[in-house]
Amino acid sequence: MTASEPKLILLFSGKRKSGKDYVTDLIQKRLSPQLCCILRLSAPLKQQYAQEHGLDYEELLGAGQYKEEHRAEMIRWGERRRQQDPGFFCRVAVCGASQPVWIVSDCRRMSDLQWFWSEYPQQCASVRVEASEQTRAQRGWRFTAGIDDAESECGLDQGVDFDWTIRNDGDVTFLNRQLEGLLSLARERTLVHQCTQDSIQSNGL
Ligand SMILES: Nc1ncnc2c1ncn2[C@@H]1O[C@H](COP(=O)(O)OP(=O)(O)OP(=O)(O)O)[C@@H](O)[C@H]1O
Ligand SMILES: C[C@@](O)(CCOP(=O)(O)O)CC(=O)O
Repeated sequence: MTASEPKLILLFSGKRKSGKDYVTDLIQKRLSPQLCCILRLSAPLKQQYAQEHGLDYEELLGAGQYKEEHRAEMIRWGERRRQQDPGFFCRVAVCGASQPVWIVSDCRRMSDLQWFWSEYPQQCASVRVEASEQTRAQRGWRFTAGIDDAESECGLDQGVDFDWTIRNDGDVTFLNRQLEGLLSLARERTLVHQCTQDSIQSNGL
């Protein structure tokens, strides 16, 4: 069980180098880390994988080449774990999350969305981050068979009616404008939480 029930869960997905981490970091900065945490389904996966294979966990979390060199094997390793228990990484990722807004930055498979929809039917909104292949290539993406044509990258290409779609091709003004709706939704949902925190502070409790 988690420490407290979230008010809003933003389920992010998108192709490699579309900018999921960039966009979710931006939202967290706007909302503050007190109100909003970022949960990565791949974090417990990378942690266990790094431990078992003597790799650098921090490097696997980053956006560099090191992670890409290990991606194909990590995918296979994670898929074996998911076959036994599709919700495994979701359950570990939410453990201890206490903020009212959760951002899940890296949903990849229908089973990821289904787990959250079934555990938190009232709180979820799905968000797709999109960038052109040209933009993604400028950020270091190269098509790799076995990765870019497999479930890890294509599992949510069809069959999801996303609540929000964010284009992230590098225009900051446009990106900020697109985030306004999401930020308003998050602020609305956390209004009660904020008022309670303010009143706790002003009453010196
Ligand atoms: N709007 C943007 N402006 C400037 N740089 C950006 C923007 N979006 C993404 N980037 C940069 O592009 C690179 C890839 O972005 P990011 O790591 O967020 O993508 P991702 O979708 O999380 O990729 P992966 O699936 O490989 O983790 C990073 O170096 C990031 O800083
Ligand atoms: C192994 C894997 O978790 C890597 C994800 O890394 P990232 O979210 O692209 O930083 C992808 C997957 O689970 O299919």
